[in-house]
Amino acid sequence: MTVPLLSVKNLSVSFKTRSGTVKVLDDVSFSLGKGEVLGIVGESGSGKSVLSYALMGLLDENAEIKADAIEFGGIDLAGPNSPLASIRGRELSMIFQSPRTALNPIMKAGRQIEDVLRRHGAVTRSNARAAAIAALEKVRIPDPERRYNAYPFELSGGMCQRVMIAMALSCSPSLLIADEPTTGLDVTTQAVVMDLMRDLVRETRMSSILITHDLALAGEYCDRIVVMHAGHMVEMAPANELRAHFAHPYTKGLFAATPTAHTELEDLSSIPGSLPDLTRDLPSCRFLHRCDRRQPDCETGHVALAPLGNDHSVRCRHPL
Ligand SMILES: Nc1ncnc2c1ncn2[C@@H]1O[C@H](COP(=O)(O)OP(=O)(O)OP(=O)(O)O)[C@@H](O)[C@H]1O
Repeated sequence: MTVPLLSVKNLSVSFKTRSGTVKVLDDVSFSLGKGEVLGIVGESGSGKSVLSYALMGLLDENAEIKADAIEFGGIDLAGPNSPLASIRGRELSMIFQSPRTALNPIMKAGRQIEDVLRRHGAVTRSNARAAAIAALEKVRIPDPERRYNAYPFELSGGMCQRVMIAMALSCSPSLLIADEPTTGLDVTTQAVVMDLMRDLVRETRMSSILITHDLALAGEYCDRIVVMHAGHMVEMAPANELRAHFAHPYTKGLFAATPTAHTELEDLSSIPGSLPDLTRDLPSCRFLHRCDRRQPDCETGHVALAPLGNDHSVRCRHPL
């Protein structure tokens, strides 16, 4: 990889709650190249959304964030003088789950795009409407002039997500984070939305992070995949390499639980056990109690993410 657009080193996030400190992310480090699409995959509760909110600076006030570095385009986002608030939405943009709830229900779709463009000084009052219509056209919304005047309740779920994409891309960001962008959409619309995002990302050479629980979706649309379990990165590899040579027992379990065009229902298996309680003292390997390859030495010392070769790394003392 040439100079990365984003470089995250030793990021950890915990939340202070009444029932104790929830240690959600620990020792998260990765880089993202220009034009690269990185998938972050893991089951519900593994910390994917917290990671994206941490990068966007959108975590709740009870969050405590520590990082050796979060560098974006050569700018330090982790330090006390972070310019994150001023570049969010312009250089760094995000698409959230459930587009219908993310949009303002009482504002016309086109006006919501105009608002984003004007907030970031990308247009003047007189050309804002034309720019918003052009943004709707870019995300292939038919009859964009008419759709400009539609309220979210008048649009289908897929159409609302396209409006969200139009808003996110309207200021030509360098990095797009898409958090489960197709949740709640039917499979056909899911494919249309994903293909649209892929085309736009390629056209603009924008970097993107796709957050999903769906390993097959990540395999299809991402260059590289990070597998997360209970706030740890347990494996990271190029998508093809991961599919052919997964090394962490959790990744193996995720593949076995992921349907493909050729799997029968009885071929699918679930991963035993559940995520550990993140308020307790945690072992260095947070997968320990669910793992059928566990050995006595897995319980001692620090298990770090270690290189396996081919841009592939794994956090496991006894990889496959
Ligand atoms: N504000 C908060 N206070 C306390 N705990 C939180 C807070 N926000 C998130 N968490 C906890 O962080 C953990 C990770 O949550 P997160 O939403 O990142 O998971 P996820 O992998 O994105 O799951 P999903 O796919 O369901 O969205 C969960 O245990 C969650 O309860």
